Amino acid sequence: MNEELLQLAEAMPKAELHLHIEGSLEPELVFQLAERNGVKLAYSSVDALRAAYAFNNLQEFLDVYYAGMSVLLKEQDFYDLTWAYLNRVHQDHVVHVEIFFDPQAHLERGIPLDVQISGIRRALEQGQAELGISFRLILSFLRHLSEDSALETLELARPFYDQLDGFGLDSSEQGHPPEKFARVFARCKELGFRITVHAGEEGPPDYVYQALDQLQVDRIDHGNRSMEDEVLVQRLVGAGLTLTVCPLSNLKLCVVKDMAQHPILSMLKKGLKATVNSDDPAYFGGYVNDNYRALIQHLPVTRDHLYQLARNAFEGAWISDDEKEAHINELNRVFALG
Ligand SMILES: Nc1ncnc2[nH]cnc12
Ligand SMILES: [Zn+2]
Repeated sequence: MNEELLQLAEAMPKAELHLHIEGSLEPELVFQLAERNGVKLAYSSVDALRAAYAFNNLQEFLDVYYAGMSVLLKEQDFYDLTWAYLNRVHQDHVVHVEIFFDPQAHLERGIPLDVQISGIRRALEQGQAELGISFRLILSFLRHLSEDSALETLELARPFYDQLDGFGLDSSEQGHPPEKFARVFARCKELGFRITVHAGEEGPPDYVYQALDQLQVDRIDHGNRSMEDEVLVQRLVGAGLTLTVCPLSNLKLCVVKDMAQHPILSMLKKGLKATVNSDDPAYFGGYVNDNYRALIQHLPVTRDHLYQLARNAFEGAWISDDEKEAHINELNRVFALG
């Protein structure tokens, strides 16, 4: 394996644009929070829990993911979760994060929105002050629930609009197309928010078309199956739309058979603005640098690919042009040295 490339991937400044904060809940923290909150777990040890992280598809993962959240009850729990993630990615030279949270999964368990947002944001603000990691917070709707539930959640979030930067759509994709949420996202747009939705992870290219045509998305999360439709690829290229690709997630959820078949380099070759992200790092075997490492190990990644992937993330981030330029200058500096 190419040690030089690995070192460069590790050292380069990075933005992470596709991260579910609940998916960064490591088994050790599950047990710690379960004990603190008196929650009974179905697993006898950290190892037993980790052993359950074997999935054949998205739904098998989601069942474990929603069960894992049962330990998140208090503001401090959401803070601890987010703070652990930020400290972890600080080691990976991540300098900007745009993270999702799934409020409906917590509201269903009786956890108020202000508890969730306040804990997550307290850690994000501390991360900005102490670790120099800037952030955006994205409220993600659960697509297996109804559009009315999403609309209610959007209304419930009204007092917190100034603490949110955008809206997303995640959970079980097949059978829950973007068009199901057309009214919700039209409202989000009216309110002036940016939008990014999971599309083409397991769902067909048509779901990506719907995200573009019916939701007017600003980014696509995953987007892998766009590669099946050349017209769609050209449209995404023409629009310069960022794809937040998640290699280890794709492997663990059997979206790709093995890493050597991952489409990310073909995406770059076609001019798609692909980026590298961890999705749910506690469940999929690694954080951002682990994703880069897996790509370098199994695909003919070059220095130019690394640069393009890192640059795409800064360009696709929901930050000002001046901020993008500052990050890209720093990226250039690291590449000139390395
Ligand atoms: N990879 C993923 N796809 C859809 N919903 C998710 N929620 C958390 N991770 C997800
Ligand atoms: Zn995701």
